[in-house]
Amino acid sequence: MGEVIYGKPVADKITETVKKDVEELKNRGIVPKLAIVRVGAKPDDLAYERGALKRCEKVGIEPQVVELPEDISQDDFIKELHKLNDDEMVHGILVFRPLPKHLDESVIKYEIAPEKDVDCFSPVNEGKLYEGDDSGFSPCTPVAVMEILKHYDVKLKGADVTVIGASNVVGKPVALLLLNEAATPTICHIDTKDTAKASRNADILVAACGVPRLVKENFVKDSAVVIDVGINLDENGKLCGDVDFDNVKEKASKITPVPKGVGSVTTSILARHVVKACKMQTEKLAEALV
Ligand SMILES: Nc1nc(=O)c2c([nH]1)NC[C@@H]1CN(c3ccc(C(=O)N[C@@H](CCC(=O)O)C(=O)O)cc3)C=[N+]21
Repeated sequence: MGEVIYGKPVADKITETVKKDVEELKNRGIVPKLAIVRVGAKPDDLAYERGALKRCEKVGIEPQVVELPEDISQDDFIKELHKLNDDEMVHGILVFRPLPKHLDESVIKYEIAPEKDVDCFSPVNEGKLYEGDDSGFSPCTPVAVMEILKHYDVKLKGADVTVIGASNVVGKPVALLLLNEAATPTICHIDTKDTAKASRNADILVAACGVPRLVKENFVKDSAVVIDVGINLDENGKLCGDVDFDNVKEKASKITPVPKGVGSVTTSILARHVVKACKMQTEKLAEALV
């Protein structure tokens, strides 16, 4: 049986550092604040929100949930975003994605202030990620995957990594981050001819496709490391991943569970990004006053 690798020790370590940073900011009279923008009430958004609110409380970040109606118009959505951009008390903005179909992400993403964009929605931050420029914000979930691999000493240099899923929030950015660490990523998506075959080649398998328990034992090479990014509800309304955990756990050398895996680390990265945004904005303000 493979080792179950939990997110908690990784999240705890990051949380500790972030908490100290928040205390320092508060000593200077600055309270870091995160605005969470949710349209409707999708279960995976709500799971993230619950986790994020708990994490904010642990580290001392002030959260503000902006809940918008499912049928909000694009213009009104953009107005809400601009309000948060202009609010000096707000340092970080997280917009849950994907947005409902009638809201055009390819237009809206230009409207978030890049310096508050803690989850890499803005093309400015996408570009910085592409270039490996760490002055921006990479998306929290892919960074969480990297932190888990680092914490559990998984060798990345030269490793064959298969990523199942090509979304802008997870699949594509995690492949870029892996490439920056000299791994050899392969990205599978809906039109990939044989995802099981590509997956069987992988030393590290990252599942981020949003299909409950898609990854079975025949997707996994002996002793591979399996990272499950999926957050789905199964037919019984229970939280489950993209990996069929019970089916795969014997074959993998290391495997993350859902819940208690990647998700818990994601929220700690989010908190770290809010502090980074807060520091950048307050330093900029201080410079302007000199
Ligand atoms: N722009 C954007 N970026 C995302 O990264 C993103 C998103 N939108 N939309 C929703 C999905 C879902 N997601 C989760 C992250 C953490 C937990 C999390 O903290 N999970 C806890 C359990 C939380 C609970 O159920 O109470 C755990 O796995 O242990 C869950 C879900 C990020 N997503």
